[in-house]
Amino acid sequence: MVNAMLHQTVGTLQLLGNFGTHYEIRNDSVNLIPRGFKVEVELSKRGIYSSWEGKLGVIRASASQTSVVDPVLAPSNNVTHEPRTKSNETALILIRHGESLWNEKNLFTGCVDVPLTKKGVEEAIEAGRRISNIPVDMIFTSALIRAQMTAMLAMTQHRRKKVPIIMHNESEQAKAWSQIYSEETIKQSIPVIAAWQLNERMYGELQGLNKQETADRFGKEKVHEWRRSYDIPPPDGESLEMCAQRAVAYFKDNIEPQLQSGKSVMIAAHGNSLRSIIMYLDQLTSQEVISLELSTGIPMLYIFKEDNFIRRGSPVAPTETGVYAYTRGLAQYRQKLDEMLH
Ligand SMILES: O=C(O)[C@@H](CO)OP(=O)(O)O
Repeated sequence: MVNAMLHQTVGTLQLLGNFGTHYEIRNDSVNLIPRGFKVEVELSKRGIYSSWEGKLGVIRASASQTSVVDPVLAPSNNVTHEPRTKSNETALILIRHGESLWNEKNLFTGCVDVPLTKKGVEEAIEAGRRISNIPVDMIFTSALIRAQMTAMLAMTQHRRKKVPIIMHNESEQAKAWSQIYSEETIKQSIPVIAAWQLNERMYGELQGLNKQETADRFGKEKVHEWRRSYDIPPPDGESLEMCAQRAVAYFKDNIEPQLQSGKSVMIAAHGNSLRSIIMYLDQLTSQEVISLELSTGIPMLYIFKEDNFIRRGSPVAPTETGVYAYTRGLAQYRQKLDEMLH
């Protein structure tokens, strides 16, 4: 069964992800995309495509240019008041999860799936206030509950009031059973993709151990080396370098294309998976990343423009204005939100 509408106009193929099975075109092949997103492909030659095969089929077309358009923001859409940033820049927000129950107990956590404390919940809500005027079209989280709680709690504060919805693409049945049957409802949703590649670095045999007791037992220097060196893994665990390999690869393959296609993205993840992504964004050396520390629940803002990441916020300042230097596009988005909501 083909669950997509296919329109042909001169030189353009348009696929509208419809009611649950959705497609993305990259290098001429069709992959899953979050529901509700429209994909347009400019064909390099008129009529070059020949077939549409059902399920996750392949369009045999030579695409000269592709773009993914949020239907709410598409020019053809009747919704004229939707705020948006200038089309040539998108926002990237990184949030380390709020305090977890094991942060509070000072235990090595890694990939153990521990929820937030009450303080962590409050930090996530506060983080949400700080980004409440910044566009979010898509959310990526790790597979761990502390990052997912943080993303969801933060979004309760967003002024645009779209509903974050976790995508369940793990099986055909999960996909089928989580379909939404209203285009309008889809437009008012934000897809949330949970990816294990964004998980905290796996801490091996240190997971569950108390950080202070481990330092007393193995020595402060050894434990510091395990925690903050770039390429020395803790016993049976991942070094930051190993964590970076999977987290940065995921970022490049799955998140950067979304930014390039005009979507603003929020990532809720962990101290070390985010340190490795920041190492890539800020082009830090393996020496420089060692001294990079991230606080829980502080959102960091980047602008993606002309294939560059420009850091717009310091992780330490306590207020929204202290944290972010707004671009003109962000200021306009904020103003439009004001107009829309008052
Ligand atoms: O325990 C962990 O998983 C991490 C993050 O809390 O600890 P560290 O500060 O050593 O990176």
